[in-house]
Amino acid sequence: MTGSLDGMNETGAPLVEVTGLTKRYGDTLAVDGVDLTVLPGEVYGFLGPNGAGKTTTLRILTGLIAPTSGDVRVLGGAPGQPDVLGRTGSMIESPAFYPYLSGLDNLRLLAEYAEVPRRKVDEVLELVDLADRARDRFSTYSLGMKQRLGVAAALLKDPELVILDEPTNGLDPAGMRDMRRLIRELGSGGRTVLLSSHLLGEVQQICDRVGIINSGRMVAEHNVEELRGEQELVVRAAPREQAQSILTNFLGAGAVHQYDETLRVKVQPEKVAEVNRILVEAGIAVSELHSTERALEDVFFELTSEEKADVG
Ligand SMILES: Nc1ncnc2c1ncn2[C@@H]1O[C@H](COP(=O)(O)OP(=O)(O)OP(=O)(O)O)[C@@H](O)[C@H]1O
Repeated sequence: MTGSLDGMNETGAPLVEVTGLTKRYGDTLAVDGVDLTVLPGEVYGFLGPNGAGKTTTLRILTGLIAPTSGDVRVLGGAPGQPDVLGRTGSMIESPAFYPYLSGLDNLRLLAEYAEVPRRKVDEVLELVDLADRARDRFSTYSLGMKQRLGVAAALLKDPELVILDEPTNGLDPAGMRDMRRLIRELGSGGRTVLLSSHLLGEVQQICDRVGIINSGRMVAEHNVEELRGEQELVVRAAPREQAQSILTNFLGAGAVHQYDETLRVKVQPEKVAEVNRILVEAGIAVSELHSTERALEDVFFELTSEEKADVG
């Protein structure tokens, strides 16, 4: 049933290509030289704290505001061009609907305006799991339902590219879970989704790639797995100082540091058994040894503090 909703790009060309994007509001440099590429079929997370420049960038991509400078291509054209708008669905900030009309009637109005066949309305309501409540007034919807109706509206034109600004913002945990599930579903159907978020765990859960923006500047663009970086080994051993010097000799000074009562060791996975062996052979008591992935959050703060250091 969702087959006709799959917005596939047959050429494999990036759907969004942004180079050197800058937006200035008076003295405020909201977006400062951002480069961004969104590939067909991916769920791309645009991650950054409040005020980082996410909404401004997404507003530019949807043609709502003009950039100060930079090159922006969306679906091969300029943002805001009628053809590009017709192939893009977006939800930027809170979606506006008539409160006294049902979700169904709100969407029917939009469908009429966009010259979309009525059957699409039922299709998208089904997709966002609102079919059961479609005849209730919009004003009776929970925030999560309102947001999902916003996504339904964005999907009406069967767009190739879906742009969602902070789609889970303000939702309760259940609402967040439903919205994330919906976005994953959209992504797995081959549709391309660009969303913004200030939640690291969220992009980790639903995105294929992530671009991190801070103070208007892109600090990294990677796939989520890469961003998590290498694994660290947690080693609890006694005597700790002796263990530390043995491992430092073995792996180099930069690879071993002390953290609380444990040692944190950067090591290739294939050397983990060897780490254990040389400690035990030296008579060290090893009571704990396991690997840990760096949280995306740690990576984020590392990257953004590097960025601050560069600027300062
Ligand atoms: N219309 C405007 N006029 C003046 N300054 C603005 C305007 N819109 C945004 N800004 C400023 O530009 C910067 C980036 O804002 P933007 O809304 O893009 O950030 P954001 O990452 O989306 O954050 P949030 O999640 O809080 O919306 C902020 O300093 C903001 O105050």
